Amino acid sequence: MERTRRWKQMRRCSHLFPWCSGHHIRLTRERSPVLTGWKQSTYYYFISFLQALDNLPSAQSCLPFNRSLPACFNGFGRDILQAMQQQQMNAITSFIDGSVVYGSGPKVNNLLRDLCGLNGKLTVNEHFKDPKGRPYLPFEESLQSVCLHGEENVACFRAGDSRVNEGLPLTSLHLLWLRQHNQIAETLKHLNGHWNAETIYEETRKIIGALHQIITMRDYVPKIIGKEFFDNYIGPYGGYDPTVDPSASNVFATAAFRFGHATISPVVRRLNASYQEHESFPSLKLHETFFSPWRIIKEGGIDPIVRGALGTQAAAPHSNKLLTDELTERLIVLSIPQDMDLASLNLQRGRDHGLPGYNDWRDFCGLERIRTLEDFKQVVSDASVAERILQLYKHPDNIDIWLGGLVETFSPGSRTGPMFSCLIAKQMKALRDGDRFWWEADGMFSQEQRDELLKVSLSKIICENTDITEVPPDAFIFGKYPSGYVSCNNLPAMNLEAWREEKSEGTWDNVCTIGILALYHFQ
Ligand code: HEM
Repeated sequence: MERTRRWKQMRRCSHLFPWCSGHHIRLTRERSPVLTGWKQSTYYYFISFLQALDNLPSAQSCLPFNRSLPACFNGFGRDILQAMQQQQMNAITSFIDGSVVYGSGPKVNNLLRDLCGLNGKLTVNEHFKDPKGRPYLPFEESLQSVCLHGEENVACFRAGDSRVNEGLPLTSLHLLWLRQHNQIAETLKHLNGHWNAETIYEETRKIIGALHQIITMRDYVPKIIGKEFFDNYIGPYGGYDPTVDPSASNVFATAAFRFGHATISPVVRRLNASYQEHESFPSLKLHETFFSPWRIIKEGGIDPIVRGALGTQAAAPHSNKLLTDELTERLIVLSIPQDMDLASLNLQRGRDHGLPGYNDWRDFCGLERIRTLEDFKQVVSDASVAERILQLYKHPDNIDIWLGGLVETFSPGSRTGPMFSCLIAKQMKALRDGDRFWWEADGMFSQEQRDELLKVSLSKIICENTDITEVPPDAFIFGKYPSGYVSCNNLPAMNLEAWREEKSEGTWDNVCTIGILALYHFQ
């Protein structure tokens, strides 16, 4: 296996990183997943640093690997064992709150907002618009852009998440949400002429956050983990629970949610209005879409890409090829000047973070440990894959969690095996129940507003922000055009009248005047 060869090379290279000894990984592996896998605080600062191996003689035989920056050692004197453990940090919030649109902190947020327009909108691209005059994402103002057009560096798009330029479908989703924000902000301004820019922005952001939560939890997660797991592990909403830790668990980010890498197709299809291969902009190999935002501007906007995403089935992992070669042979990662291998990165990231092995996580989820090849064959759909993995790892306890989870047979009606379903479900429940701004939490929205929010679907958002006129009613269910496709006009839309607010005494203007009078009074 190419992947295994690569991974072994990574290990051989590890003497180049004095802080990356196998010792640390062995130490943490002996600990319980409960202690090492689930983190304590809400925000971590995850920064990776570049290990440029290119200038070393052995560069050709190595894949560069940026270790996740360890958190500072600050627990000395309290819990020495905890403090001795290397932990990683995140750069972004774990909450499902639309931060991909707005950023996870004030610095990015201020860059994204249109603060001059006084209209509560997000800033848009000043140089280009799509063929129908719809806006594009603004450009990053960086002198050293990582986006390429041939050999030439070109501008990258800016959004709330720095990965926005990784691939064209991802960039298109970012753009859909930007347009949706600006559209809602415009309607709210019209409905509530007395609202100032800040109120319009915050109310719009609150709506966009709620829509992210609804689409993720109602439309997406049940299809990934299956209805049974959803009902058993997540269940109906029971209100905000302040005892729940909503931070992203290490195992979720480093392994379980990376199940998605096996759903990526080697081709990004671009389709015309009849959902056929686009005459002018043919489909692209996946690697041709990495960090290539110029293709959106120069090659027909996002509509062909969005149609391609709707009209193409997600890849299903094949036992002999879990990930497409486009990801294992042609991956581009920020600032690394060579083709990368996502499978190797995932395996090595799990070790970098000291994740316990596959069997420990099965234990954690209440699933039987794998003790023999026969046990393993029971949970893996292809017996020969089970054999090859055990030959390679020698003992079931050694199997890396990402690989073990990926080869498990899917649970009924799901896209993941039982262990990944369990880990994803636990994380999603924590993100919902531990979020005091969850859209269904007390005081967040009126009943009338909730009813309107529930009408929205990803398909409708696509309809409202592109020139696409026919869509599958549920964007997460594949349908071969025209079977099952509906006209955009037939999909329900949110009516923002529910946000109309009568101007009353004590509105912003009055409060301002009162504040100024009070200041005079006390001088
Ligand atoms: C073309 C599509 C994709 C590409 C090129 C891609 C690429 C990457 C890369 C390069 C990393 C960092 C690897 C490392 O150094 O550890 C990563 C991380 C990750 N990916 Fe993907 N990915 C794609 C799609 C997906 C999908 C569809 C999902 C889930 C549904 C997903 C989930 C994740 C997660 C959870 C992480 C870890 C993020 C973190 O810890 O902050 N990815 N991906």
